[in-house]
Formats: sequence, C-alpha cells, structure tokens
Amino acid sequence: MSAQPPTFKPFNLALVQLGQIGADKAANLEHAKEMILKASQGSSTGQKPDLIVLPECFNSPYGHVHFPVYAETIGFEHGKEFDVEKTESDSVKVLSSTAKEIGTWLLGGTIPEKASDGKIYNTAIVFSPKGELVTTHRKVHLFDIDIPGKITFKESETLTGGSSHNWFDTPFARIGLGICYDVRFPELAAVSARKGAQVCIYPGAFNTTTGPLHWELLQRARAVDNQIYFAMCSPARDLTAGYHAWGHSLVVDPMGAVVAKTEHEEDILYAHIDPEIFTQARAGIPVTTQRRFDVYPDVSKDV
Ligand SMILES: O=C(O)CCC(=O)C(=O)O
Repeated sequence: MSAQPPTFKPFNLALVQLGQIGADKAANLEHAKEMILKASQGSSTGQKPDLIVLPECFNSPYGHVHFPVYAETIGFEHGKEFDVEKTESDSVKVLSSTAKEIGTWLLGGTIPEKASDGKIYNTAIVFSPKGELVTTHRKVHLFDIDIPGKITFKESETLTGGSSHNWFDTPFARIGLGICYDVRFPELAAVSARKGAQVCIYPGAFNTTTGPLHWELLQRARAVDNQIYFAMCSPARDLTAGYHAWGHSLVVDPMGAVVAKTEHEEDILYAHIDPEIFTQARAGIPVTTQRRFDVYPDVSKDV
C-alpha cells in the first residue's frame, strides 16, 4: 500500500440496499448479482457508478447462530498474492466474476469468513473492475450489546474481532473500511482519514432500536470530525427475519450534509462524490492542520 493516497477525483457511488436475504445462500448470491447488475446500469438521471457497495452479511441471515453455518474459507492474506480462481468461497467467486463482467469496483458487503485457524470473522471483501480481490477487512469491534426489553446481540458468541485496519486505493480515491459497529469507535475512521482516505465506506446493519437515534448521527459525526465523505450500506428491513435491519443507507459529505439516503425497503442509492466539497471543507475549517498532538496523541501514529 503506497503511503501517498490517489488524487481525489469525482466519482459515482451506488449503495445496494439489498432485500430478500434468506436461508438459501445460493438464492442470496443470485439476487445480489441481479441487483449489482441493475445498479451498474446507473440511476434514472444517468449516473453510472464507479463503485458499487453491498450491505453487511448479505449472503446469510444475520445472527451469531448463523455465522458458523454460512462461513466460507476465502484464503486471502494481506500483503500476499491471491488467485481468485483458487478460492473455496462461493461468494468471492460470484462477486469477482460480477465485478469483472461490469468492469466496476465492488465493495461486496460482508460475509462470515472461516480462517485457517478455525476462527470466524465478519469480513468485508473488495474487488477491482478486473475481478481481483484487492483487500478484506475483518470487523474489528464486535457487536455485543444488551438493551433490556429491546435488543440483545452477542457476535462474540461465535465471531472473533479482526485485528487490522484496512483501506483500498482506486484511481479516484482512497477508501477507508469498517463494518457497522466499527462506526461507534471514532479512532478507526480517524486513522483512515489521517492515512489519506478521502472517503470511508462501512457495510452495516443497524436495527430498529439503535438505528433511529444513532445511524445517521454517527455517520455525520465521522464525516465532520474527519472532513471526509462517509457512507454506510444496510440491508433492507425484513419483518419476517430474526433481525430487523434499520435500512436507511446513507451518504454524507465532508461538511456533514446528507447527500443521499433511502428508506427501509430494497433500493439502490446513487450519490455523486465531489472532491470540491472536501477541499472547501478543509480550507474553510482547517482542523486537519490545527490538531494539538502535543496535548493528546495522534491515534494514527504507528498503525
Ligand atoms: O451499533 C449498533 O447500534 C448496531 C451495530 C450492528 O448492528 C452491527 O454491528 O451489526
């Protein structure tokens, strides 16, 4: 990974708020492919996406009991050559060939991943327009919460938290990665931004308890405190499923303004990403050059 981020150029983003995620993995993959192909055609106003994003856990129902059942072995290791043809992961195969078919960057949401040590991770997978798996990100902060009478969730029952910070470079931007609950930890996005990411994108799946209060607030906060674009892509809400996703996929600009958002049904959200807004935000409110690392530490140092 080069230290210097790519020059930030205008691009179009599409978030696929996927519905119909059920118990049948093959059907989930087929529908995901169908929706990626649809997204690649562009918006009704003619915006063709350069990068398409899927939600968290798009190939299986969401819940700690499901992760071991749906987990796939990917075989990717950071810093090592990786041949997609040799992976055992059906999800990686389908997304790789789809990205290649449409010639578009694809942040293929997350899937439960079984690592060589037997541990299971919640892992985001990213493909180049040639279908190469360029990076992965294992959810660092596991979603373990207990709000009595509302929601109890314990990913750590079956998952292990990732231990690395990840981003990827495209010809138009450096994109910082995180997954859902990771958004509650400002340090991760701060490290991405200080390492040069102009945009952060987190596949996510908030719920109907925390979603209304925190989903938009957290994303606007991460956008403003780092003066970056920030987006999260959710699955659609399915009231027949065990987990009711909040939906409301969102794109926020570096001033904290909402660029685009959906409701909770299946939908494709398009957004134009404009580097001018990034440049103006940083010039007008120059916090990026006013930090006082003599008073508090720089969290991006040594990472
Ligand atoms: O932080 C939250 O309220 C929700 C997080 C979540 O749903 C997740 O990490 O999957």
